[in-house]
Amino acid sequence: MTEGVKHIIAVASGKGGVGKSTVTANLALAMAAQGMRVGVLDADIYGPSQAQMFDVPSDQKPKSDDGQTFDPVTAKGVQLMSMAFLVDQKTPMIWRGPMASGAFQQLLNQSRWDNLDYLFIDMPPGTGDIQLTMAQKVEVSGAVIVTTPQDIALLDAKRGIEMFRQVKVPVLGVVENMSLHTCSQCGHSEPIFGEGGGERIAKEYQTELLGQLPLALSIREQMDKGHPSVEVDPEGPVAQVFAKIAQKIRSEMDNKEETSGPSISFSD
Ligand SMILES: Nc1ncnc2c1ncn2[C@@H]1O[C@H](COP(=O)(O)OP(=O)(O)OP(=O)(O)O)[C@@H](O)[C@H]1O
Repeated sequence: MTEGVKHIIAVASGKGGVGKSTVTANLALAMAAQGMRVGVLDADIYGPSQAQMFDVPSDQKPKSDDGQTFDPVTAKGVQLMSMAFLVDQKTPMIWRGPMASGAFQQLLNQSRWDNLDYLFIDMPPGTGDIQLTMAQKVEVSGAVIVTTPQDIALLDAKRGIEMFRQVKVPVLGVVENMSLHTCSQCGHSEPIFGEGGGERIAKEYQTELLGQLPLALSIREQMDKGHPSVEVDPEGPVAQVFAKIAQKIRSEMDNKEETSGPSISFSD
């Protein structure tokens, strides 16, 4: 097990741009608001965005006293490590598989996580070799799959679920993002990307629809400014969805702890 961390939760999506990083940041803050000690590891090598979402100044980097380990950056009460801390933001990241998983392991294991209940990993989008290796390298307690409701995203989300099953990581459920759009002018709501997709996929794979989030201008605007919705409006409808998802994950992990009992493990 990664030192200093109780539960590792991977947040993944089969397809890019569905809001995986947005969900990770808000979920982490919702979990922290429930009194949990929370960390975020931004492993999205193609577009690490957590530092921006947590409003970390670009010159702030994790400190290392011994040249071997790093102290994560603390922002909004959350311990944060990111691939972006290792490389220049403007450098295009062309990673080969072994390089990416090496850097990922280094970030995970050489970080001095301070007594975390939950560490959320913002995974790179997709289900290729890099994602598979990452999922295998870490003792992930559960995975959350983020999808939008349209067919193409759902197809990719299915691949995501199958990937985690292949490496024996329990899929905790699906978060359907950008479900319904409510016009900020007239208040009319419509399902731009279709309806019922998250529900269908959850049923098909005997997992849970953890929550549905609207497609809302405010979510995008708040995020771009480095202030996720859960921080800006902690009692609002979006924050409530995240609070429920956090609750569900916690009770799932509590159950797991109760049923697993004492175990003996051997390692070399
Ligand atoms: N529910 C939402 N309503 C409106 N905008 C959203 C919503 N969710 C995410 N966005 C916006 O969509 C864009 C993509 O979101 P985000 O970066 O979280 O996606 P991602 O799946 O992590 O993408 P990537 O593939 O780059 O990792 C961002 O500008 C974000 O603010």
